[in-house]
Amino acid sequence: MKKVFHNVRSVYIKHTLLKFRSRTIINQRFYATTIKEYSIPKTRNIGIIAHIDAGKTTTTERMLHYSGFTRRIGDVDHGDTVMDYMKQERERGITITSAAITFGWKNHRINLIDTPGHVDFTIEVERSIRVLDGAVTILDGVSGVEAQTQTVWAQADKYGIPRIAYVNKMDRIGAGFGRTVKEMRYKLGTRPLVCQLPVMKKDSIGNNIFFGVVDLLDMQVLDWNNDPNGSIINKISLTEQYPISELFEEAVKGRSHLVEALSEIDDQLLEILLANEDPMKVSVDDIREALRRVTLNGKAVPVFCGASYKNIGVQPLMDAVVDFLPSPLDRSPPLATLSDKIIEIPLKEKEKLCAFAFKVIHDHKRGPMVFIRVYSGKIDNRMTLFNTSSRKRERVNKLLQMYANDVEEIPSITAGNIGVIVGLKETRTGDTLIQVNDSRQDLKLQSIDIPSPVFFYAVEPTSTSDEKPLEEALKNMLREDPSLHVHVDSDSGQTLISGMGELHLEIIKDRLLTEFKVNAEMGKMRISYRETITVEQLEHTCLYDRELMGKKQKAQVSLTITPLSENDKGVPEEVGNRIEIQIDDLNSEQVETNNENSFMKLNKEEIRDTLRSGILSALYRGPILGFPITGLHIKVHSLELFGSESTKMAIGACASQALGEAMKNGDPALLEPLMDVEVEVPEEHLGDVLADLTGTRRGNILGLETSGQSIDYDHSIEIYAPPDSTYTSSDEKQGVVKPKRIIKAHVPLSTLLGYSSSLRSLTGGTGSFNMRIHSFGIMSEDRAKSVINEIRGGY
Ligand SMILES: Nc1nc2c(ncn2[C@@H]2O[C@H](COP(=O)(O)OP(=O)(O)OP(=O)(O)O)[C@@H](O)[C@H]2O)c(=O)[nH]1
Repeated sequence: MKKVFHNVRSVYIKHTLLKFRSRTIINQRFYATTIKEYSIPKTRNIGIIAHIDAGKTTTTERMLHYSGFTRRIGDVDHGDTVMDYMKQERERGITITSAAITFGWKNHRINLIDTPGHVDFTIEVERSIRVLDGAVTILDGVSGVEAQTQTVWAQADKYGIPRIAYVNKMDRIGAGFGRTVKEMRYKLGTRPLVCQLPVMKKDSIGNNIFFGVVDLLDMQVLDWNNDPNGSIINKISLTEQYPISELFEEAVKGRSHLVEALSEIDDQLLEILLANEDPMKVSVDDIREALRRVTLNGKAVPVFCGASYKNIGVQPLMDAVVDFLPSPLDRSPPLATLSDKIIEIPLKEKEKLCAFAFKVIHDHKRGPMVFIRVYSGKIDNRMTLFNTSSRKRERVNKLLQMYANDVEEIPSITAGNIGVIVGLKETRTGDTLIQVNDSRQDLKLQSIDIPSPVFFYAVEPTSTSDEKPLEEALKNMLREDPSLHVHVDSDSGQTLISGMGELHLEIIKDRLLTEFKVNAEMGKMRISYRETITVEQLEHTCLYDRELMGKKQKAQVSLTITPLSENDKGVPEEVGNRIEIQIDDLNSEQVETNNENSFMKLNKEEIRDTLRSGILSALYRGPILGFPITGLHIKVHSLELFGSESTKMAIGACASQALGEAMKNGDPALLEPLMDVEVEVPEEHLGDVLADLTGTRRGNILGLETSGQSIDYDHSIEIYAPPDSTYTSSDEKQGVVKPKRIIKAHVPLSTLLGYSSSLRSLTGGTGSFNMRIHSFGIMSEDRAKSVINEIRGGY
């Protein structure tokens, strides 16, 4: 068996090397090193998360190089990175899809996911964080903590993911390590623990050049200056005399602060400090162990720095991943529901299988590739699995280890690991997979929150022969991207594609035309509105009684609809609604249905699913303009069945009709997306920008802050942030950045189209802004009228 596997590998390696000749060169010997089985404690499943352009891909490419994966470093600006492999990513220099890669470092196996920073691709971050055990947050040393960093930080908080931070771009004029550390405290509400200090020196014309860091644990200067490739690190012990006393003093201060801050939150280190009396006498191992404990329990975040583009600082960051981020065993077991009870899934290879599908991509040659995280048990090649969401059996054709766009066949995926299954046709993102003979057939791991789409356009095949390829391409893209929605408008017959933002939909359009080679025309990009009811409660009973193809179809459904309450808001299911099916008193023995001409009994679970799908189909089409319905709690509280006339079809259609009829009686209203907007502007432009936001843009100002100051954090926790000045023999400062004002507001999305160019002209190019969906707000009557007129005027 082993021999066969070896052969497969050598064929694969040959193929890969041929393919990569023109790209970043992958090291041939690499596969032999990563395939090695590492135990679970020596596994790290980590993500790289940050604001757009902070340097996630640049840093990951260095990690791949230093670990031996690539022989040459890939460069975002040259479009030859391993991680950003999609055509659109290379052309635009941005990450669009999260890429997974496995490499070895210091006898550990690192499964890494590089995530996109742009807000339109937030689902990629969400689904990656859902399956990861730890994350590296990269911060831009010049821009500090930016808006999207706050968003991804909150996503990581939601899943309780331990983090380390890396302040990148320390080579750039205006970089401020201390300032960024302070911002982490008040913008992210965390306790940053400074583990390194940046070190600069003067070049021949007097500019400060960042060349390395001081490691505060080892009290060493790490100098990358002599090797442009960054592979050789010159390590110099820091002593009172060498290299300069000022640096030594700051390092002593930094180390003492680190040990004291750790002993405040870690009793074991407190005891060691009390026994040693002097923070400088506490051993490196003791500090390292304490740092690991406080990172794992989320009490603090170790902070490192570097300039990945200049190949400085990456190897110590990789050491920190191994030293401080959790192995799968360090995390609490994930929760799942089983027969409406919450249970834990213990991480053991000998346990029954439980795996989670977190991503599906469509590969033109291999078909759907399902990315999974195995939480317990093991998946073997050729195994048949049971999908508890689709309730279907599916057979594994191949198991793969991902190397960004390249793969290696593997015989199994064991508990604690991430891998890819080829052969599953029905599995979607968020599904749970178990063994076929497992009795826990309704076991479901906590799924992923799918954000609401806010833009859409109509797509028309150019000719009838393009209809099928378009349908096929959309089906594939829908499986890949849960934040993409496709809906056929029953009035106009048009196919409407909705997504997270203008960039998201632009990429979809681009992929349809170039990757799937579909001849289609796209309509104007429009805002995706929503519909809801404005009455407090609605009750409705619907009798479905029809004859279809010579057979009577009959069922009766009663439901209650109420607007979602604050308590319900955490658990919306589909397009922002909560569906509850209360049919416990139903005697399912009486249910018979005609399935493919033979009578069979439907069990309660199947009836629930049928009712749910009926309601879901009606939720996609509101009564005013056919926009999705949102913000409702829909409770089916009775179902009446009429023997064999109550077929599965009758039950689903009745539920759908019941909701449609009820909505019309509920004073329906139109909702529009309201965005959480943060605009950063120099003080002199504040007035103009505020007037513009509150005027025609109908913005509601929530607050004003000055970058570098904030009020909403706990002042009682002191943090050490080294001065932003350099640690050279002179005390000359780097370029000083003037603080800006930050406006926080809720603004309707419809008024923000083209805002970047307006802001540019209002601020002479000095302003920047960020937005993400906050909620859907009810439109005023006048606004609703004008939207209805505009849309009825035609797409
Ligand atoms: N000066 C300098 N530039 C850097 C550094 N790291 C990254 N860059 C540049 O910053 C830009 C963005 O880098 P990326 O690595 O693509 O950033 P990212 O966070 O992966 O971006 P997205 O995935 O699109 O969000 C590129 O032009 C890089 O060359 C650094 O340490 N110093």
